[in-house]
Order: sequence, then structure tokens, then C-alpha cells
Amino acid sequence: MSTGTFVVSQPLNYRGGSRVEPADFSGTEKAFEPATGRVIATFTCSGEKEVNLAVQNAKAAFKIWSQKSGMERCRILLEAARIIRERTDEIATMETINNGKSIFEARLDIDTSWQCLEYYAGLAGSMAGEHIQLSGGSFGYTRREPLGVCVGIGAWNYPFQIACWKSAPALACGNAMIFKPSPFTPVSALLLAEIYTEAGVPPGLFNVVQGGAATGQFLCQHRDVAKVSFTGSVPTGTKIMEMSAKGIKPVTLELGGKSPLIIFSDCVMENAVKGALMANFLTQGEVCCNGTRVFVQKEILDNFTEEVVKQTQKIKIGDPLLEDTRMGPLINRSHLERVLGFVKLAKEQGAKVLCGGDLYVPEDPKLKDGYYMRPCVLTNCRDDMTCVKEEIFGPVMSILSFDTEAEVLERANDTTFGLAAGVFTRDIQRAHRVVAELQAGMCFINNYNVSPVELPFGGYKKSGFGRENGRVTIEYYSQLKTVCVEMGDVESVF
Ligand SMILES: NC(=O)c1ccc[n+]([C@@H]2O[C@H](COP(=O)([O-])OP(=O)(O)OC[C@H]3O[C@@H](n4cnc5c(N)ncnc54)[C@H](O)[C@@H]3O)[C@@H](O)[C@H]2O)c1
Ligand SMILES: O=CCc1c[nH]cn1
Repeated sequence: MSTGTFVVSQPLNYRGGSRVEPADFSGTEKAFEPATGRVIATFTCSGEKEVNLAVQNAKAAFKIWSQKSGMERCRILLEAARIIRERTDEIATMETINNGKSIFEARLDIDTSWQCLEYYAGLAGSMAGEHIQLSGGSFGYTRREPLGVCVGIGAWNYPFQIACWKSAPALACGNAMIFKPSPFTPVSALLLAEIYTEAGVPPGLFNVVQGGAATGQFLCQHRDVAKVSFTGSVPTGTKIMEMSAKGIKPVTLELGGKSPLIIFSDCVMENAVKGALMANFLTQGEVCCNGTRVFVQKEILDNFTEEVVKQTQKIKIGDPLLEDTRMGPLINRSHLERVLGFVKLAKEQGAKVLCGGDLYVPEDPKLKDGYYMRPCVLTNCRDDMTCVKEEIFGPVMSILSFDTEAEVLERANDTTFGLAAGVFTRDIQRAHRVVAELQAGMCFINNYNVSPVELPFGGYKKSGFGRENGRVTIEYYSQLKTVCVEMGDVESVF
């Protein structure tokens, strides 16, 4: 498959084990290929009737799936992981076409996707409760039980990976899931649905409905939905929480961030520079946990900045399906304009653009209508500037200087977000002391934006709550039943 050729020809909803056209609709959406600006799909958004049908199918599948042993679920999830791994190139290509990220990165996303299924397959067989001895031979025990029909709502930056990070723990715990991708990236979740079916899940266990806010609301408000796991912005997360509160539904909220990356003067400079690029320019900077506030200790500010700019200017921008491309187009025209608007405002507020921050037009004529920009490094930044306070969600790094550890900690924590943070230093005591003080759910020492599935991921403060990945996520997709067993006679107080 090459850039500029793909069009969607099949239905984009998945229900009861196959692709279907929705039973009703609440508007239409277009999905684009960001590399060329071409429309690759025009699809109808699911209405209330389609959402009801998806829930009915999921409920029927839940009855079968929740009765299976952990080992039975494990085998099916392992088979799904195997198929994803075998089809990595095909899925990554689809992701690149619809999202714009480089094929090199998309393959890494697919790796962390099948690894996630493998990880929760492994846990499925070992899920168990406790046995607690009570007096007189009586005892109690706990059972870890699934919740029922769970809803996953995804953002557009990691479409396939987000669907896996939500569905793998949900299914491992015995739940069914209805997943709604972002309308910007409707395509790859269907591949996951087909793979689960091929691997042997009951029809209806994993369904896909398409649409935007209206479809999302039908899902969140449905009385038979037991849980909502959401990845997206803080304003939408607030609405999801409000809707879920009305139904007393548990929610997982994976929201935005404005994370600090702290570079001390005793760092290994080469690693710190690489870390800063990893923290800012993966997926065109459209990454929730990006360390976009780069605090650099004064002594090394000039050297560090010079090297970061040099490396940033070397990033190869262009056709995301080419093997040597490392930065593709942003998700769509309006987002590109929004990101460029942040750069313009930064300049007006006194920041200095050291590189990039402008449109990029690749030489290949078929890419001329794509949404490309050059990655940007800003200096002369102050903590009160918009580029330092707000999530830009694009390839824009803001460099700030600092003197002392106490000062940088206070400034790093001075934000309503709390998703991630990073520190580069050779001083191991300082590294641990600093991360202990950072108000962030995901902290990196001497690296940034690596995401092993074994580690829990999620935010503090307005970046959300609940976790994805890691053993703890089992708790967010299950509920605990306590059984109290009397071995003697009832001693009534009456
Ligand atoms: N913490 C994380 O793990 C994580 C990961 C990826 C992205 N994000 C965040 O996501 C944001 C970018 O993604 P986005 O632009 O797709 O976010 P968004 O909030 O606009 O949309 C996210 C999803 O919510 C749906 N939605 C919108 N309004 C809704 C409503 N009223 N009810 C139900 N669903 C609704 C959208 O259709 C989409 O599927 C950034 O802020 C980024 O930081 C967070
Ligand atoms: O965008 C934020 C990090 C992430 C990647 N996949 C899911 N969340």
C-alpha cells in the first residue's frame, strides 16, 4: 500500500461478530489521510438504536465469556496477540495512513498493542480472591468478578493501541466491550474486532460503534453499560465523568497533560538531548504525556539548547509510509492551524523560535495538501506564557532555565495537569528525591516516553484517574464480592 491510494470500502461498525452498517445514524463524518489531505472514508455516526443493538450483543456475549475460566480466556487472548503480531505491518500501515505517524513509530505502537494482550492473557489465568479465616471455623472469601458491558472511548493519536490498552484488561477480566474510536481515526479498531473474532471470542464480545460526541453520550448514558474508560481531553473527560456520575458508573479518565522534563547539569548530555526529543516529537508531538516544559539547569542551558536544535533540524519529515521518515503530518488542517497559532502567540509573548514552527511542504506533489509542519524549539520562555501553560499537542518544545532543585520542583508542579514528568541526572539520590516530589502519575528517570505494558500508566490532578497497563488495571475492570460463611449456629441479638 502506498500513500494516496487507500479508501475504505467496508462498513466501519462491528457488531455481533461482523462488520455492519449502523441501524440508525446521528450525522455523518469524513476521515482523512493526513499525509495527502484526501478523504478515505465517509461514514454515518451511530444513533441510539445502533448503540442499543451493540449493548444487547455485548450483553449476550458477556453471559458466555464471563462463565469461561481464566485459562480459557487466556488462550483466546494469546491467539489474538499472535495474530496482531503476525499482521503488524498491515495494521501499522493502516494506522499510518489514517493518523499520519511514521510507519516506523506505528510498528512500535502495534508491538505495545500485542504485548498488552499477551500481558493480560497471562494475568487472566491467575486472577483470584482471598480466603480469610474467622472465629469458630467460619470463614470468608472474596471473588474477583467482571463488571459487565464496558465502554471504551478513544482519542485519535494512538487509535489501535488505545483500543488494545482498554479491551485487553477488560476482556481478561471477563467483560464485554463496546469501543468508540475518534471520528478522525475510525479504521484500525475494526481490524482489532476482526482479530478478536478470528481468535475465538464469542460474537458481540468486542463491538465498534462510530461517531462523535452524540454517539459517545448514548454509550455513557446507557443503563446497561457498567463502566466507561475514556482517553481524551480534560473538557470531554469532565462531561464523561458527569454522565457516569448520574448512573454511578466507575470511570477511568486518561486525559491531557503539560508535563515537565527536568535536565540537571550533571546529566549525560547525549541522553538528555535524546530524551528531550523523545519527550516532544513522537507522533508529531501529539502525545498526552509529552514533556513539553523542558527545564534546563543554567550551567548547561546553551550547550543543551544548541544540541537539541541541531538534532531537531535533522528529523526527517515527509511521507509517513517511507521507511526513513521520522515525522509525518499532523492529524488535520484545523489542528495544524491551532498548533501554528500557539507558535505565533508564543512569539508575540516574547518567546524566541530557534527552529521550525512553520508549515512544511514536501517536494512530492502528492503530499502538497498534507498537514505538515517543522518541529519547533522555543527559548526565552517564561512560566506564564500560553505555550508553557497549555497543552499544544503538536511538535513544540518550550525550553526554560532554572537554578536550584527546590525552585524547579515548585515550577514543575505549578500546573493543574499531572500526567507525566521526567528527570535527567547522574545523581541517583537526587533523581529519586525529585520524582518523589513531582505531582505526576508517570515519572521517568533518565529516559522519556517509553511505555512497557507491565507499568501502570495514568494521571494525577486534572490529567485523570484510574490506570491503564500493569497489574493494577485488573482492579479497574473488575469488582470484588465478599462471601461470609457461617460454620456454626446463628447467634441472634433478638
Ligand atoms: N492520558 C492519556 O492516556 C491520553 C492518551 C491520548 C490522548 N490523550 C488526550 O486526548 C486529547 C486529544 O484527543 P482528542 O482530541 O480525540 O480528545 P477529545 O476529548 O476531543 O475526544 C476524545 C474522544 O471523546 C469523544 N467525545 C467527544 N465529546 C464527547 C462527549 N460529550 N461524550 C462522549 N464522548 C465524547 C470523541 O469523539 C473521541 O472519541 C489530548 O488532550 C490528549 O492529551 C490522553
Ligand atoms: O498519548 C498518550 C500516551 C498513550 C499512548 N497510548 C495510549 N496513551
